[in-house]
Amino acid sequence: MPVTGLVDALLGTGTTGAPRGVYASLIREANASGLPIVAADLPSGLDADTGAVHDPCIRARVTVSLAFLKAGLTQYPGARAAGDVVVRYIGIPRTLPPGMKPAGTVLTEAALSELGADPGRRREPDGHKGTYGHVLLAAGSLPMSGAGLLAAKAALRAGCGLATWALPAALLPPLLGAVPELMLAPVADGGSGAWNPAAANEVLRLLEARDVLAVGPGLGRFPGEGAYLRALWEGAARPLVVDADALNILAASGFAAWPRREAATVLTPHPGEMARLTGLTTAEVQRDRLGVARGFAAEHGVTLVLKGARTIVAAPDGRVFVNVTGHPGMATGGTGDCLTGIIAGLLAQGLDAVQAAALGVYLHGRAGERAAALRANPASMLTGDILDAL
Ligand SMILES: NC(=O)C1=CN([C@@H]2O[C@H](COP(=O)(O)OP(=O)(O)OC[C@H]3O[C@@H](n4cnc5c(N)ncnc54)[C@H](OP(=O)(O)O)[C@@H]3O)[C@@H](O)[C@H]2O)[C@@H](O)CC1
Ligand SMILES: Nc1ncnc2c1ncn2[C@@H]1O[C@H](COP(=O)(O)OP(=O)(O)O)[C@@H](O)[C@H]1O
Repeated sequence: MPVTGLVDALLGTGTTGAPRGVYASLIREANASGLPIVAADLPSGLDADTGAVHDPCIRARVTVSLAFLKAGLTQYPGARAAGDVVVRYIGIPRTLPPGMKPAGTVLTEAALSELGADPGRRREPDGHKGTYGHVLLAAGSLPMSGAGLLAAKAALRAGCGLATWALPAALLPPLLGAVPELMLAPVADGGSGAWNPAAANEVLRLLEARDVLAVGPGLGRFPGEGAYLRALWEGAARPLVVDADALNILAASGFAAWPRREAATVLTPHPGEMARLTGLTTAEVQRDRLGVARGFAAEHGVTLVLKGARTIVAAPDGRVFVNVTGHPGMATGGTGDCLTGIIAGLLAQGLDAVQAAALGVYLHGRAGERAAALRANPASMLTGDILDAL
């Protein structure tokens, strides 16, 4: 009878380092056979914790993860080596022994509901715009006003009642009416279209009558940027979302030098920004995304959103969530700015930092999937398509 497929059950979660000897030969032979491979628990050669792929590593068509989803199957490049992943129970108790914590929770609708973040975003029948909070965004600068616009529009699409965008005054004229639902608060910029440290006082004054502050998209770098951000970081008694250039400003003076904030703080770095925050290289961040995110959030008492395919949300208390929604078409300018607005919009509605970050990355990814499906080719997707799909 001809052989039509292979089952890989060579190596499991307990192995360390690259497969050696006869294991390495068998893995190479299996891959070279061209036959579809079903991996039991995880492909041999894959690091179960990080998703790192050793040489050699089984390239599976399907992986049947036993009892629990192994973290390494959710992260690239491991996710690619695993193929389609299913979890099957084989009699192992579904509850972890005391003292053992899951490496991460996949953000399904059920997991979000359990977290208290309603993926249906139901509205109260008697709700009004005041019920759903007011976002203040400090973002944009002359070459990057689009980043601010995308973030502000995303906050509204996330369902906050009102959104105000504080922006350098020179940006105002061309933006008037761009998003009529949005309020614009020009701050003095001496006609430069850039931010300056004194503008922080104006942002803080605006924040008194608003529920959450998001800072960073398209902010640019400018003289006195450290003093500007420090004033917001220390002065904002409301939840704060920090993204893009504001993360680079945090990193510039060493993140350890920034005091802990009392109010909730969500940082949303992509791997390049995470590298700047931690002093690691981008490759080092990517090699152990779960570990790096978990360690940083716990050490600094922030909610950390480490973006990229399979975004991770790490809570200050050690919990880690993995988002599996999204589409490669989202690899286009402005999609991160859009996520910042979504998370801020959810915070304004009263979700806590972890709920807002978890639901935010989930909805952002779902919208990306829908936007991709609507285009003739997902490579043509723009961030505006994601906003329209929210
Ligand atoms: N329309 C507008 O106004 C727009 C304005 N924008 C604004 O531009 C400002 C600068 O922000 P930015 O993110 O473009 O620059 P930057 O921080 O140097 O990061 C780039 C480097 O990071 C890395 N990297 C990123 N992702 C990675 C991944 N998944 N996996 C691995 N690596 C990854 C990667 O590094 P590499 O691999 O090349 O070493 C990449 O080259 C900011 O204010 C933003 O809001 C943009 O939003 C666009 C639309
Ligand atoms: N291949 C992918 N699969 C899923 N999501 C992706 C993919 N590539 C990018 N994204 C998402 O798109 C967003 C990109 O954010 P970022 O790099 O900050 O972009 P920008 O700075 O242009 O706004 C992140 O939320 C990221 O998770």
